[in-house]
Amino acid sequence: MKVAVFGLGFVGLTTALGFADKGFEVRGYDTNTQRCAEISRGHLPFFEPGLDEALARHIGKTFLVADSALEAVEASDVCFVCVGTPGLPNGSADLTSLLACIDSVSESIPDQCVLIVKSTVPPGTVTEQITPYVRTKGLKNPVAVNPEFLREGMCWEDFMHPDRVVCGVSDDAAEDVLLQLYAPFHAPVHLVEPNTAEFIKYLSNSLLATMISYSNEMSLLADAVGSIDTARAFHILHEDKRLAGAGINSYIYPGCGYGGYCLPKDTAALAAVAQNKGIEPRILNGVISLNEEMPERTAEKIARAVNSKDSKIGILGLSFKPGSDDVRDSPAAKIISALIKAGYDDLYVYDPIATEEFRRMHRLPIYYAASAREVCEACDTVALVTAWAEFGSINKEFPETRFIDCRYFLGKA
Ligand SMILES: NC(=O)C1=CN([C@@H]2O[C@H](COP(=O)(O)OP(=O)(O)OC[C@H]3O[C@@H](n4cnc5c(N)ncnc54)[C@H](O)[C@@H]3O)[C@@H](O)[C@H]2O)C=CC1
Ligand SMILES: O=C(O)[C@H]1O[C@H](OP(=O)(O)OP(=O)(O)OC[C@H]2O[C@@H](n3ccc(=O)[nH]c3=O)[C@H](O)[C@@H]2O)[C@H](O)[C@@H](O)[C@@H]1O
Repeated sequence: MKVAVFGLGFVGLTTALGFADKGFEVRGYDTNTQRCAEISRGHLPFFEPGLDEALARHIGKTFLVADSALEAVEASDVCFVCVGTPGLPNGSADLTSLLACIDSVSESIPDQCVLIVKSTVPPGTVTEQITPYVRTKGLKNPVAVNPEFLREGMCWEDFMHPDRVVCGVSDDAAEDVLLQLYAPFHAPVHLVEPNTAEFIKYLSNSLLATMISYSNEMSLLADAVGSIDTARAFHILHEDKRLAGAGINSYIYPGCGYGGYCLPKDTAALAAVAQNKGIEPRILNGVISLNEEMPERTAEKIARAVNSKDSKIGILGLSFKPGSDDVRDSPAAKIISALIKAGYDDLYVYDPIATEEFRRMHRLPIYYAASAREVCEACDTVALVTAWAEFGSINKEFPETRFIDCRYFLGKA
């Protein structure tokens, strides 16, 4: 089976290499020509463990980067669309890239090729918008939706070992193709209506966001009461036998707000769907507004701990989470901006891998240190904003430094 993949970001490149690894012939295409050139040279455009080796194994063999949409899709049996679906100002998902992608294949897609939306799209999108759009182009191709559940930093591992595969299908052709594609992964494949598939994706991300906001609200409450060891309280909560050992526990834990490319935009998009359907999304609205407040609250907590506005403040961690160099919607950027706005502008920052990406995306007047040690040597107060394991015992190395543990993860000094 010949597979075309449109959009070679975290999801698209992983999907392309994952199917190549299972022996399918894959062609990828991205409108970002620089990204295509980099990938063709065997260079991964972002940090993602395991994906670099997969690229080295398959590039120029079972995986080729096409020079055009036409070259990618011609002769393909299935075409995955993995382009971005960012949030619009009203929270709804922006489908511009997705529709542009369909435009780009409409002249050349083979009649039998199954078009599969892997981008995250709100419930109702494929049935009410994508399929009708495809039909207005005069195309009769089957359309399906196959949401992706991988996490950044774990893209390869999550894609190659899925705990479940969800396929929203409304015809036999799409069903057959998806079953063949996923057979080598030996995971449960759920064939459901497209709306259900889309809904499952949002159930997942909105639940993660809800657990994080719940935990953050509890941490604010604990701070207000005082004399509460918040980290210890949550760890003891996790010992409840209904939670003990569950991976999900790490989301039932406070920090400085969820970030990244997906949780913020997906919660907002789901709330927008509810609003459009006349359902007041009371819980989601609370989850979102608390999350929007967290960076400001965190900056206030840091500011309260320092002596004066002239103090040098250290910030450890810039990526939205450890194990990733993605800085999209990273709480660090918002915390730093809030500190600068409040007049605390002597900031030393460090991240193990995200510094260059952060510098490129956020033009902030801050000093980029070469190590966590340099930050701790220069600053009296250091805030831990991203829970990189290497920061876990830094307080023991610098007993004189005041650490603000915004992720509740430092070992006791
Ligand atoms: N990043 C993640 O961890 C996950 C993302 N998703 C969803 O997958 C989708 C993609 O996300 P990412 O891979 O993170 O985005 P990304 O921003 O890393 O990659 C998207 C790529 O699509 C390309 N593109 C845009 N328009 C195009 C077009 N017309 N034709 C071909 N390429 C085009 C862009 O140049 C970019 O390289 C989104 O809907 C996201 O919500 C789902 C699960 C996990
Ligand atoms: O749709 C998506 O894009 C993806 O969104 C998240 O994946 P990702 O954004 O890579 O990152 P997570 O590891 O879930 O982190 C999201 C936020 O939760 C926070 N988080 C993460 C993990 C954790 O244990 N605890 C925790 O608070 C992170 O700091 C971050 O702000 C979901 O976990 C994936 O299942 C989903 O496919």
